[in-house]
Formats: sequence, structure tokens, C-alpha cells
Amino acid sequence: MAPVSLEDVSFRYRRQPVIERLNLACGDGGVLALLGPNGSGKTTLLKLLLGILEPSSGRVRLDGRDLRRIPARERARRLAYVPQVHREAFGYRVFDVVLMGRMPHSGFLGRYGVTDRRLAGEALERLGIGHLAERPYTEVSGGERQLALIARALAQGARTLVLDEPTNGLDYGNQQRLLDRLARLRRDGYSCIFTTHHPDHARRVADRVVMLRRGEIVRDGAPGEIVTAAGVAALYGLEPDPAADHAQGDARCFP
Ligand SMILES: Nc1ncnc2c1ncn2[C@@H]1O[C@H](COP(=O)(O)OP(=O)(O)OP(=O)(O)O)[C@@H](O)[C@H]1O
Repeated sequence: MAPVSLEDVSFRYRRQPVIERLNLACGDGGVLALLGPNGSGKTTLLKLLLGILEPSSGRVRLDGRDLRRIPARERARRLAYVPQVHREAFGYRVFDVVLMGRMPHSGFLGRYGVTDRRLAGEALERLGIGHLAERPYTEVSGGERQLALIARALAQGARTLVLDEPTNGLDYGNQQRLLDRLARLRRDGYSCIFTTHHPDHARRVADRVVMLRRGEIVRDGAPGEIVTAAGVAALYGLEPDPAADHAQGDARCFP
């Protein structure tokens, strides 16, 4: 587990302020979902947590240590980033994409050893995609690519996974399977932080939901308490539908 905290963090892209004096402690277990409208700063926040971006002011700590003082390889062994699915330009095998997760552990000249290959194979099996190992990454489906990227994060050895819209572009069945995988990782003791545009996904799998609006945390709490019709309507600037919470029991919270 890798507890990460943002302390009074502000961030701007050139002149545009995106995050203002934000405080957040996470990564210490369970699943945290980050919800917010387009452009509210979700991806920026993830990149700050990972040290991909540096705060304009304030501090990010990993296990109490200033993130900037922790070498990139060590950081990568604690925190793994699962980016949005993308097409690699080269036709690496799925296995090779997962093996890349071992880079922070690889020795001199970055050679992979037997243990690296074994761990990459185990990560593929754990995600249920061992049969895809030899297939070109460019030729598997979006859902399978997403699972391969999660397998890469597991191979990396990090116990805290940071996932940017992991269900984006997946069909309904693959979205549900992906959420099941997150729930299983949680049961196995991993900590997951993910962004989503689906309040239902947050409600289904998260222990904690953080709602972000214009770079500020507007709500932070248990999904059952804050991912309600009123909470979601306020976050996205919609008219609340008082019937929605009751329409389908606990399964849905908005139309
Ligand atoms: N590289 C960049 N340079 C300049 N501005 C950027 C850059 N990346 C993001 N922004 C701006 O920062 C703000 C927050 O963007 P960010 O991608 O963090 O939001 P988001 O909540 O993840 O959005 P979405 O849900 O649409 O993916 C937006 O106004 C965006 O236009």
C-alpha cells in the first residue's frame, strides 16, 4: 500500500489555474473513485499524485516523504499508472507490453530476467488474459488492451494502482468485467484510485468517492451517501430528479 497525500496543492498549465489549494489523502486501501465533469482536473490530479506533474505550490507525499525526493524507479515500484487505452505504434506482443511493467526492477542495461518473465506471465493470468500473451497488442480489443495495461501495472509490483477512466470505450459487458476485476484487486489488498464519468461505476465498486469541480473537491465520502440523484445533479449542473434514487433500488442513482 502506498499512502499518498496532496497538501495544499495548486497547479497551473502555463497561466491557466487548474487545481487550487487541494488537500487529499488516499492510496491507503480500498477503491477511490474520482468523479467530475470534463475539464474539472481529474487527470491532472492523478498526474500530480504520480509525480508526472509537479505542483505549482504545495507538496505531494508518498508514505510521508516528499515525492520529488523519491527516485522515479522507487516511485514506480509503489504506484502504478494505468493510462487510458491507446494504440501502441509498434506491434508488441501483449506479453511484451506487460513485461515493460518490470522496467523499474530490471537490472543493468534494462535486461529482463526469468523472474520478470514469470511475474509478467502471472499478471496476465491474474487478469484472465493469459491466452492473449502472444497476440500483437495492436490487434486485441479495447477491453483486452485495458486488461493488459492493468496486468502491466501488477507486474510493476505496485500495490497502489492509479487508473485513468479504465472503463472508457468499453462495451457494457467489458465495463462490468473491468469493475469486477477492480473489486477483486481490492479484495487481494490492492488500493485503486480511478477516474470515471459514470456515477454508477463509482457507486458499484468504490469505498470512497471524491467529487471534483473546477479543480476543487466539492464532496468526499461514501458512495451511498454522496452519489445520490441530488449529489450527481449538483456536480454536473443538472436538474435533480427526486424519483431517481428510488426508481431502481440501490442499483442506480440517476436517470
Ligand atoms: N497539457 C495541457 N496544457 C494546457 N492545459 C491543459 C493541459 N491538459 C489539460 N489542460 C486543461 O486543464 C483542465 C483540466 O484538465 P484535465 O484533463 O485534468 O481534466 P479532466 O477532469 O480529466 O477532464 P476529462 O474528463 O475531459 O478527461 C482543462 O481545462 C484542460 O483544458
